[in-house]
Amino acid sequence: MAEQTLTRIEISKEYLNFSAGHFTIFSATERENLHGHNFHVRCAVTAAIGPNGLAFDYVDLKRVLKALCDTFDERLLLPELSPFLRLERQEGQVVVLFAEQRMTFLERDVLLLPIRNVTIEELAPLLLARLRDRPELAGMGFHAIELGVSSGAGQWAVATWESA
Ligand SMILES: Nc1nc2c(c(=O)[nH]1)N=C([C@H](O)[C@H](O)COP(=O)(O)OP(=O)(O)OP(=O)(O)O)CN2
Repeated sequence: MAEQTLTRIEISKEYLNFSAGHFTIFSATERENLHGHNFHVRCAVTAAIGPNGLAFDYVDLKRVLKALCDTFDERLLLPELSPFLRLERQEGQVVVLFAEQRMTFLERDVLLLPIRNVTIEELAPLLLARLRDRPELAGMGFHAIELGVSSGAGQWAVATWESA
């Protein structure tokens, strides 16, 4: 098999962001107040450079990353797998029970996520898994993917995947 030259293409665009509400849960009784961030997403893909000097069209990757960001934008993000939170859907509303507190939101304003806490270290692997599930990127022969999520300048969590 001809020797492959690998490259690592990094995508870090200002428009790869989503504005979302959340609160970080620290224990069964301690959490932050509800607030929001402008979260940012960045991605790096390792792939082989083809015979015509192209690894893959990174425009396809940027489109998928933007679409993923858009699904989280302008929502209150709630963790479905938190050991300390109970979520109930009632007549078009989502009821959030934490310790002795009860919060109610309209379903249209919230996004329930299969994670344990709305932290950057939980959001990064979730977004990476959803990126890998996207059919637009199937068959692109990626060797590795790194996906970072930031809740503010200078603080990132990065999730990684490598092909077997
Ligand atoms: N390990 C983690 N710790 C914390 C997370 C997290 O995702 N993972 N998140 C938070 C909260 O989101 C908190 O609201 C972050 O606040 P802060 O760091 O102050 O965000 P800023 O962008 O305002 O940062 P500045 O340094 O103040 O500019 C807490 N912990």
